Amino acid sequence: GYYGTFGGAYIPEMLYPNVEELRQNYLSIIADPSFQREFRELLTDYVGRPTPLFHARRLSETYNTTVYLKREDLCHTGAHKVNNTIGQILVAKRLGKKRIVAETGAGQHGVATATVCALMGLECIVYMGSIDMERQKPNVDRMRMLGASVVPATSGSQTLKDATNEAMRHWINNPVDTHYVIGSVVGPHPYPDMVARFQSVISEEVRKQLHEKTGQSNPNYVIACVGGGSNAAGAFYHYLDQPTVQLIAAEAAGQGIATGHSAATTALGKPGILHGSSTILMQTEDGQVVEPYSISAGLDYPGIGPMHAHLFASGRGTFYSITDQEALNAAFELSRLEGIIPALESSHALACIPKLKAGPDEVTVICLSGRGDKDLAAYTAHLPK
Ligand SMILES: Cc1ncc(COP(=O)(O)O)c(/C=N/[C@H](C(=O)O)[C@@H](O)C(C)C)c1O
Repeated sequence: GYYGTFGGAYIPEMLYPNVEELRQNYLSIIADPSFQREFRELLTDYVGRPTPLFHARRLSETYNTTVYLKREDLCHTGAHKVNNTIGQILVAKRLGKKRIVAETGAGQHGVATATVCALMGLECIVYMGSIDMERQKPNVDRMRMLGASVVPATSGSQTLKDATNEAMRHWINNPVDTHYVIGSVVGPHPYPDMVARFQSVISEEVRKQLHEKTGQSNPNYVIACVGGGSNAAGAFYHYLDQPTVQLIAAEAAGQGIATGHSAATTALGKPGILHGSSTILMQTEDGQVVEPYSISAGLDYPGIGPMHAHLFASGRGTFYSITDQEALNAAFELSRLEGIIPALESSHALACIPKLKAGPDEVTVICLSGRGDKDLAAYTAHLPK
């Protein structure tokens, strides 16, 4: 499970049996035709796939280029996260697991986990930083409505990395009947590969839809925001081997990369180990994880998936750092140009359009990872005069 020098499984000995069981079985389970049938049927009839590839005409005119939006915000639960939770929980069921534990920051992954657990009749425990529980309260309410128990992570900075630590601790203490559903392309192998495979339905659809609309399967650019990197992994997956397609990743600069309040991992980070994977992360001189900041809980993560660390190190990907204000401006712009309210996370991808300066005959696909309902408090607090 390597992406260049990144990836691997640097896990505590007590986690080894669980991760090894997953590593030994995930590929054969996913390849099983009956798994694929069940997975694809749920994506179609439950998630509502394929999601539209929408030609954003007014946005395109504004920037004198062609922009398509991949509408993952229209997935059931309001974000791409459910593509992964359906896949992982189907795998967990085949491994005989009865309980699901997860971590969440923006709460979208938590909702997507609670949703599929309700659908499949599994117990669901979601760890969430108490700070994130405040700023993404609508999603906490939804998880509880769906029958999940939401456990506040009170250690450390009480945000996502602490929720991840506490979810891993739960898994270590309940190894046999529990599966830990990681919400992004992070963590020890096989998680980054497994999550990327489930999210790859995004670019599988984009290739077909773009061909139907334009005669070309390849755009000039694909843009996606990167917290851990799962919606980006999905949007990039079937273009990784197409060198003419430029892969653009939007990270959260927060208040600015020089302010000490940022989550721009590739700009501020260095290689190290985070949550069981060799990757790039924001760390102090003695290797302690630096507290990140972003207005968006989904990008407020001190690391990045090993796949993206490799895309950065190899130059295959281009990384932009987008500030809170740039993301807010992009959210207002999309809402007023196209009548679509994007999640704060997705707004970081939208904010790359003015920086990219794509040409009039060029085509850009932007992965709109989620809808903005959960962010209305932040949006209304910053409404343009
Ligand atoms: C609407 C939306 N868009 C993008 C992201 C960033 O996650 P990735 O796609 O895995 O980089 C997120 C991340 N949400 C996670 C969550 O809901 O728990 C996040 O906070 C963590 C799993 C990283 C999101 O909610």
